[in-house]
Amino acid sequence: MGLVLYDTLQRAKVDFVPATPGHVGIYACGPTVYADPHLGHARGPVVYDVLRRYFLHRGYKVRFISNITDVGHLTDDADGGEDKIERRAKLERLEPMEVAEKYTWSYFDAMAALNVLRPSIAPRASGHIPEQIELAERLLKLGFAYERKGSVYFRVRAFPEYGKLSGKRLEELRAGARVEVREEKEDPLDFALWKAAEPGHLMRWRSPWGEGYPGWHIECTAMSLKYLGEGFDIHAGGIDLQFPHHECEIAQAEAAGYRFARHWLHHNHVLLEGEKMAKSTGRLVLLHDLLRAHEPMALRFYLLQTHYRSPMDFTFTGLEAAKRGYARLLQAYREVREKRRTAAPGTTPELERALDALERDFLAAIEDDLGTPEALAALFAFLPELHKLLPEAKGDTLERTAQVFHTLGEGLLGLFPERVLEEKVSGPLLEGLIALLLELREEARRAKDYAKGDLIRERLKALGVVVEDTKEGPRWRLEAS
Ligand SMILES: Nc1ncnc2c1ncn2[C@@H]1O[C@H](COP(=O)(O)OP(=O)(O)OP(=O)(O)O)[C@@H](O)[C@H]1O
Ligand SMILES: [Zn+2]
Repeated sequence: MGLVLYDTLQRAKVDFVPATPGHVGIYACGPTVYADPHLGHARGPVVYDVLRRYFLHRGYKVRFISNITDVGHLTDDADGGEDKIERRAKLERLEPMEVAEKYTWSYFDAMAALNVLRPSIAPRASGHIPEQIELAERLLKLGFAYERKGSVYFRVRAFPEYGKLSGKRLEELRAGARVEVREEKEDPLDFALWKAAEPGHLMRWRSPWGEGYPGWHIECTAMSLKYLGEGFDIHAGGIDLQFPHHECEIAQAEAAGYRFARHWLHHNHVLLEGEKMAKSTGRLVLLHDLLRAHEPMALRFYLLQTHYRSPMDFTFTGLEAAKRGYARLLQAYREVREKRRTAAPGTTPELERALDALERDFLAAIEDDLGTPEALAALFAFLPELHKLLPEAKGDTLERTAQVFHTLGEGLLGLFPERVLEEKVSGPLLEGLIALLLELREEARRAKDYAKGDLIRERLKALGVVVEDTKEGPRWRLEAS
């Protein structure tokens, strides 16, 4: 069986067939970098990372593009309000590009902690102004756009297929559209490809229409076509982007005469108390706070426990349960790795059969529209069998078991990076252990067992921990090496 994906454009699950055999091109809309990322921002990247890992597992060459929006995204998500980056720059008294840089790295760091593979390219909108101008010029020449006072708008009426992705009808949209004061547009549905910069607007570039900045939608059309070419395989993003962002992307590309994305994937939202987690509303849990307090892989596991097309309500209770689930899997994997060192060579047929079933069920789940909850369920279903057979299991089968854990758990789900497999003793634990030894030493001295007290001090010294007795009690420091 091959991969089946739910394509928003076709409103059905479809067989995935790449445009070029052996290659896959994916474009996933990235964040607007004006604040630290929240948990919602991790969902798309983690899900599409599994998609990418699946293709890698199947031997495809994957080009994965995820943009950084550092210009053009206005506060009302349409053509009004302030630029989100610029508003933040004024608040923080920074250059707009300082804001973008700061939060781009905040985002990248969080993604690295979550074991998300780095995009092949993470193009910035501000680095692709000429490409966006060129596309706007082409649309003007073809009659799909018009200029008004230095701004360029897309003429939605000229593109009858507008609405085909989101299933919205033009007439309904028009009836509900807000007509702005000083409206420059021919039609309230028209959207900006380029905006004239008002006096005082910081982010501005020269264009054939005067100084200005690009609209939000045009960056993704320009950059996806530049790096993935016409008719690329998959375009992905959150469901909030279906309309207007992705609808506009399609209109811009196809009106300009380019074949655009062949498949559209949309992930549902992470919610907080029933509503979308979002920067603009402040209803959020920051990723960095979660990553500091919890094992990042447990957080990744938590995100993968819900199917990407279902909403996911974040709760701390849910996260705690996910931590326990993840710990069970990790512990089983560690035990297998430990046991295989000492096991006698040979195979254990019963365990081999359980592994066959696991691999089959796991891959079937992933291939059915990225069924990560079912894939995790297949791993859990394997555990009782594993625990039963582990004590007597033979080396060759254990070697395969470790390999299967690695391939499915890390290769495909990205849940077991080397870091979590090493049982290293780190800072807080070490300090706790030294404190415990010093307490035992004090106890020995109080019981006048000076020999034991000295022994503890000598042994610590041999390890490079110097203990000094002061009036306030014993203190320790590391010997300078
Ligand atoms: N709560 C969420 N759950 C899942 N995905 C989300 C969530 N919020 C944003 N995203 C996705 O993250 C990406 C970046 O979105 P963006 O930077 O516009 O974030 P945002 O928090 O929605 O911002 P704002 O609240 O200002 O609209 C998009 O693909 C968007 O769909
Ligand atoms: Zn986009």
